Amino acid sequence: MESSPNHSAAPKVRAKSSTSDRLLDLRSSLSVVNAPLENGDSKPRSSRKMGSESKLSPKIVVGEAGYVLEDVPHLMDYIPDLPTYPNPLQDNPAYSVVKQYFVNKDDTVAQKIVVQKSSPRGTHFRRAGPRQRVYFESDEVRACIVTCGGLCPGLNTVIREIVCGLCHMYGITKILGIEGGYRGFYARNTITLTPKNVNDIHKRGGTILGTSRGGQDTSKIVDSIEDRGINQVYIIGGDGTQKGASVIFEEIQRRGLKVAVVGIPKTIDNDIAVIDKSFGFDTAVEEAQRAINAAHVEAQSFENGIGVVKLMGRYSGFIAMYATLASRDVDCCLIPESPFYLEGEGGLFEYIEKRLKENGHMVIVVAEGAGQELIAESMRSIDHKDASGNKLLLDVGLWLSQKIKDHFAKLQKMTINLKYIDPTYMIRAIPSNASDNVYCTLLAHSAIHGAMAGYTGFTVGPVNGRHAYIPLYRITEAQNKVVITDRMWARLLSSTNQPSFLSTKDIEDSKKEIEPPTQLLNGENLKS
Ligand SMILES: Nc1ncnc2c1ncn2[C@@H]1O[C@H](COP(=O)(O)OP(=O)(O)OP(=O)(O)O)[C@@H](O)[C@H]1O
Ligand SMILES: O=P(O)(O)OC[C@H]1O[C@](O)(CO)[C@@H](O)[C@@H]1O
Ligand SMILES: [Mg+2]
Repeated sequence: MESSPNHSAAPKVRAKSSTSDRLLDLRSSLSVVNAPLENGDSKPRSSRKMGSESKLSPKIVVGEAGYVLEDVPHLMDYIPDLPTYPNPLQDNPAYSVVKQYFVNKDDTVAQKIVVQKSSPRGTHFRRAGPRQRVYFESDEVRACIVTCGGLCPGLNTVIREIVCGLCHMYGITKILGIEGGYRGFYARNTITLTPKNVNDIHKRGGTILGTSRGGQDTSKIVDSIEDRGINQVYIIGGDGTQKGASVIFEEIQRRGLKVAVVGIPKTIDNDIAVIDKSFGFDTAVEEAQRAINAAHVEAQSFENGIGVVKLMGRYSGFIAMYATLASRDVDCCLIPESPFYLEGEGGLFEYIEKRLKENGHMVIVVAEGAGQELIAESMRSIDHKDASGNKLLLDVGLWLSQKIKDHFAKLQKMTINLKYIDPTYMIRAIPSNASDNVYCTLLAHSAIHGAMAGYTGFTVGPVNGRHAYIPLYRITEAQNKVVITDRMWARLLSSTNQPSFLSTKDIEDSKKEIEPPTQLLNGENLKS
């Protein structure tokens, strides 16, 4: 791929005024309010939860019967009188067959869909999709794409689909790839992206742009955006990346630039709040089956065989839980959300002995973030962090395997054969499967339509099956976690027959923990 020069002479549009005077285009029965207060606290939600990192106020619109729209920012919020243009899609032969192609500007997606007769209508997000009028002319757009954080199957598909979507739907051809994550904005050259040179990349794992963790200089990033004349920034990454996107958006807004900032949430762990599922997760669950199958074959072939498989999931055990449920060969699944213990009645060792006596072999799946307190107790651990400030984990798979071996060696009544498989990076590095590929296409298209419609400082994703534009703070303020008092975890316990490792008091306590603090946070997917 060619390298393009670092500077271009694209025009910059600056705000004439920075007042937030854009009237929301919703029904007149709706009213715009400041962020609702939580538990009597007088501070707006985003500024309190995100600490000093974000000064953005939520854009809340309230309607009848408890209807709340958590809206996303728009360029017109700080650049009044921007011209609009007819959406070029209306002349696109491929899309002309669609009966009602443009979404109604008032369409919103409900966060909570299980309701009772007297329930308030609750929180909604703006529906994603193409609008009749757009805020950019195709010739004017200079887009860029950056990938940050860890790898995830589907990164290349999202890149491909943004490039092809911009070009084929909107006739946009000036698209740059930023290399090596956030710092690449100012520390590296750019890559010119065209439908031709991204054509096959979805068949490859990783990201053709490269990625990184660790600190970046927001001012320098925005300088680079200005200098290169970029006016649409597509940022693909996890919670850390979306926090970075939020700060970049604020700086762009402060400078009054006509630049749309769009986050596309990525995490193989599926721990992003609000959205139904993150891309790459399906692929990871599917690929994990190969490791579990191998562990099962090994375990089955030896007397008292034990297969231990470690899967990714730093703070949440979704991959482990779904891979276990899908496999049916797993006898025990350990995740960060469900503390476990080794010794004594109801402990893991007792269960392993029982299972080996009953079945002659067993398979254990352990999420990498599980049992970290236990390991820290038994080893003198130091609190190490990576360049982005994420806690570096101790290897639970190795630790657990050794503990099991030591236990049975000490017991002397049973000889075990334990095989430990760590497929974590092999899973993360593969290309996305068919279903994730389609999902990545929808994410990319939603992102493009949102930017073209002038929305900014937002992220995209399906909420109850409908793609929506979600304020960045909703993605960064809480992580999605497996709720161990939920039916899905009960299904898992029932399928493996493993002990819950919980006392009645633990169960009561965890039920209290997930009680949503306010109506506003009462989302089906928010499990913080
Ligand atoms: N609070 C923050 N404010 C601004 N930038 C941040 C913040 N947290 C992380 N970042 C930046 O975002 C980028 C990616 O962050 P991080 O390494 O945490 O990965 P991530 O996006 O959370 O993805 P993963 O799912 O792999 O953890 C890094 O360049 C990091 O500096
Ligand atoms: O080795 P790295 O790049 O720090 O990434 C490991 C982490 O990244 C993740 O895959 C999230 O992207 C976690 O599951 C894992 O703990
Ligand atoms: Mg993260």
